[in-house]
Amino acid sequence: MMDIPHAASSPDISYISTASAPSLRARDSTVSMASGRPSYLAGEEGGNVKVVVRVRKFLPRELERQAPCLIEMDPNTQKTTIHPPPANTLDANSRKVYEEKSFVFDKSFYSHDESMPHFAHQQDVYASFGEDFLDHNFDGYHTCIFAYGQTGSGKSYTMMGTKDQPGLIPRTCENLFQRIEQEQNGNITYNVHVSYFEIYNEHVRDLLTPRTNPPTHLKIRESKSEGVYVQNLTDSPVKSFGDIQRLMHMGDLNRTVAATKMNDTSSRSHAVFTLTLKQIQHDIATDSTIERTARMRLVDLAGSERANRTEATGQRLREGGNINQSLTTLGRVIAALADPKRQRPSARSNQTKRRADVVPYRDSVLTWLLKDSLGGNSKTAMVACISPTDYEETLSTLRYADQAKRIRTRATVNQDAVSAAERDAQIKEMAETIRLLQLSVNASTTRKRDEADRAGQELEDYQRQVTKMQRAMEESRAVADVKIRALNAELEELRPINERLRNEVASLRRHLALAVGELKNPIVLPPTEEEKGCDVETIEVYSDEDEEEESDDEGYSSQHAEWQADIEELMKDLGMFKQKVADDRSRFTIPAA
Ligand SMILES: Nc1ncnc2c1ncn2[C@@H]1O[C@H](COP(=O)(O)OP(=O)(O)OP(=O)(O)O)[C@@H](O)[C@H]1O
Repeated sequence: MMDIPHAASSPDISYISTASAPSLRARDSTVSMASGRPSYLAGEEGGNVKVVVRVRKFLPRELERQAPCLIEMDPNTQKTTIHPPPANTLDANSRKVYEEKSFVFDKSFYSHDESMPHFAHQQDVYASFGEDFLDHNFDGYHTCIFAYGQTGSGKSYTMMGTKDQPGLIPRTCENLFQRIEQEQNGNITYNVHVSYFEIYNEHVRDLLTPRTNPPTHLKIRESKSEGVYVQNLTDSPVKSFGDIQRLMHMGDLNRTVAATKMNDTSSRSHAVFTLTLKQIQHDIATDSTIERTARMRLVDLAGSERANRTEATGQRLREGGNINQSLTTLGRVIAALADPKRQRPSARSNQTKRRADVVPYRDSVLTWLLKDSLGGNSKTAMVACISPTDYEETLSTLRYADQAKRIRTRATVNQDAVSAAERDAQIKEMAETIRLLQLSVNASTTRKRDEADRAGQELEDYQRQVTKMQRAMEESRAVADVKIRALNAELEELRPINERLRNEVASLRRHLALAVGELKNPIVLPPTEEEKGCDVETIEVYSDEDEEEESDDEGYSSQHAEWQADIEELMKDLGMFKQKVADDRSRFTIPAA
């Protein structure tokens, strides 16, 4: 169990709803939701479960007994090797065989000795694949990351971490809101919901509601539209990382832990933390919305060791049995999914179909709830946590992880395009369903007792419909906000263009006024010498007086040249004005006078 900082802010309302969001099939997923990320075409993206392994530091008790480190990791090949324990540490009478074994994983995180250059910190683990998984969520894919390993191997440390060393869950949540904030002013609206439950002794308990005595166990249900879900599970809307921290803290306090021989704060349950991210993008031009819904499941499994290893008795032993039931079933599910015959696409015979049908999801609550994450519509990663000292348990975890590498899932972009009219119609239809259910619920109170079950069922349906309706209204409001934002943005864009046009019109008016004035009072030019038609003979008589006259003449001719130049300039201007007027006429189609 980890200590998570308490946040001050709190979510205003908590809806009681489902853990699973429905998978919306894409009708048009070519629209890129957020800038900078590629848009994906609709359809399946088959891929193997990503499997990483992480070895932790020595615990104080291991240091005390000077336990040897049996694990070696090669950062270049991602190979993890387990060495047999030194002979002097083995029971001489034991017939067990210890051999060196190597496995290659997508990543081998060496978090054992900090002095080694390939030491992996919490940030390295997140940066290596946590970030990618968040990218997948923004692209509309469901994801699941689950930590597997024996008690005390570092599952909670990897998933939740500590206050100073936060793990994958808090880092994912923080990064999620950082990204949302970066795109806050865009035309996308983001809705985030959080649920947190544990599976303890094959019962589901809501970790976001106060504990009750006797404990309240939630039912698991399956529907065509929503798949497998936990009925009446709290699904809280969150607006900030602080909101999530507060919920994580509350959930962790509610989680079932106990001291076992192998871990002082051993998680005795499987904890499932689920974030649902809904992105709504509104297209002003078509008045339609594109919705993407992605679910992130972050699962911290209970310790996988055999019960006798923890020297458990009574309650702990029963827990151990139930933990093992879930984990044994998980093992069988993984084995069935990893079966190479199941993977061959050509082998889609009846036999293969039957094989697919017999994946024993329903044999445990854990596998039933993780059905989609394990073999369906999800991108999934398994973090196998191992102790540096325990040969048998570590080898068993490595084998488990090695098998999981072969599982293929078929993730789909969960996107839907909804027109404004369709959205209105959906809300109307929901309102009608609610009205009918309300009538039915009211009538059922007067019915006989044996119908109580049906009445209860109807009441639940009614509550679910009301929640759905609330969500739809909330989304409609969000779409309206987006529309307002988009219109405001357009208005801001148009403002400078409008200003420019105003200035242009004003200057055209001035030109027009000048040109009209010019047309009304044309400038009359004095006739030139040639125009006068004079044939004057120039007599060149030179005298002293002439000298004076010459200078007068010179003055006159330079003045004349100046005057001529002015006139020519004016004529040019006039030509320009006339041209302008002609242009204006053709532009504004002023009828010819
Ligand atoms: N990589 C690591 N670096 C430092 N300390 C670690 C690391 N991994 C685990 N630890 C420490 O080891 C102890 C056991 O780890 P943790 O509680 O995460 O194990 P667990 O697998 O979740 O056990 P359980 O199944 O019993 O809940 C804790 O004190 C934890 O802080």
